[in-house]
Amino acid sequence: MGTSQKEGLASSSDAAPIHRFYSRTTWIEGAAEEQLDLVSRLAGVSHVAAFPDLHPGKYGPVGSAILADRIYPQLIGNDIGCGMSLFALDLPARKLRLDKAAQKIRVLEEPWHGDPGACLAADGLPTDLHPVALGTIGGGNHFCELQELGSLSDDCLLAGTDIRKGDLMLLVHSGSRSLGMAVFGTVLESFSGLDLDSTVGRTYLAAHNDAVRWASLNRRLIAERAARALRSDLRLVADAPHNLIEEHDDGLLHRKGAAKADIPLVPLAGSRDALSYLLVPKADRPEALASLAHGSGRKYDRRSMAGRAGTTRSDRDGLIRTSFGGHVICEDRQFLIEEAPNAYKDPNQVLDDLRTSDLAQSVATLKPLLTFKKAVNRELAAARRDKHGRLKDRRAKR
Ligand SMILES: Nc1nc2c(ncn2[C@@H]2O[C@H](COP(=O)(O)O)[C@@H](O)[C@H]2O)c(=O)[nH]1
Ligand SMILES: [Mn+2]
Repeated sequence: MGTSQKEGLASSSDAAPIHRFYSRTTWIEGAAEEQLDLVSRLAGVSHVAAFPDLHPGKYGPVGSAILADRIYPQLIGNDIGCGMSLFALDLPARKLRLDKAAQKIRVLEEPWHGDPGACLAADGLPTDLHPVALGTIGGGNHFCELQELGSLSDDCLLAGTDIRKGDLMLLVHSGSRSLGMAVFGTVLESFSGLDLDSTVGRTYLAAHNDAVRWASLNRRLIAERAARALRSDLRLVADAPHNLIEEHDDGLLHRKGAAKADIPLVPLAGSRDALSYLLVPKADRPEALASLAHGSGRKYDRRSMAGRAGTTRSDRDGLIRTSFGGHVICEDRQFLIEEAPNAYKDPNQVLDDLRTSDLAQSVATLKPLLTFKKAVNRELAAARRDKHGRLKDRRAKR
């Protein structure tokens, strides 16, 4: 947090209570704790909940839920509406040929050629709302992952659902792309928050709400594209956004990297080389602000990953395979390294903390089989190919 954000903070004694849902042994950076403290002293903040995936963010702690009587756009940031949507595929695992599926899912590298106006209208959004990026994943750690559902020791936990052990699933992590960025751009300097009753506050919240719905539609379109490529039908199991503001009776609930948990099922993402989990949230924990951890959380920031993964050729080659025998499709080497599994904390520790805090029960494991990350930047790839070709020619002439 910058100095402009620290202006007007309440003293520590007037700070809002912070509920931490993690143990002493959980990996939490000091910088994230400092951000939590600062957020708890922002004007109008009445309660903060922090989850075990907590880590420092650009403007505030990721892995937290904050109740306030003002709108703090910085706590949400650019990627308004980012979330995880889980879909069950109508495709028997025994029919899956992973190598073929890995080729087919590359359809996500292409722009989407559907009818954006019709899809936007069907979801109650303006037909011209940022059609250009619809159906595409984007960069960072956004992904579309084919997973196999595994049961935990107690099979009957799945009894109330229509998913079963062995089902193939798609977990899509994406947000509102450049739409969210544009919405955030209109209030970039509003560090002291926006009054809900002001024109700027209302205008931001309306645009934010559209971006949240756009992001959810985008995840569905991505999943539909992948399912069609795999020649399967699909059905939605859970749609859990984790970057958003909601108006509640007791205030404005800001979730930054905290999953909306007042829904029946919530995915907890691991990494491309770790299990993810499907959680049933407990309803009777008001201190958790109807929220849960959304993933493992970063252990190392992107910049510090350069020396931690992909340092040798064999290490780099290994980044596109997983210990589950899975494939990773990501043509961008930098992303492969920045998003290497060791950039993340251990999802089992996150799960343990959620269980110990009695916030959620895990009903299934989700084993990664095929992870599609950012598509190749075609111009960059062409430039690289040209350079490579020129180098080869030069060597041949020597
Ligand atoms: N199953 C996978 N999970 C992944 C992958 N890359 C990251 N992750 C997890 O997702 C969350 C997303 O965090 P966010 O703050 O950017 O929304 C992260 O904490 C990881 O646990 C992946 O390839 N597969
Ligand atoms: Mn996200």
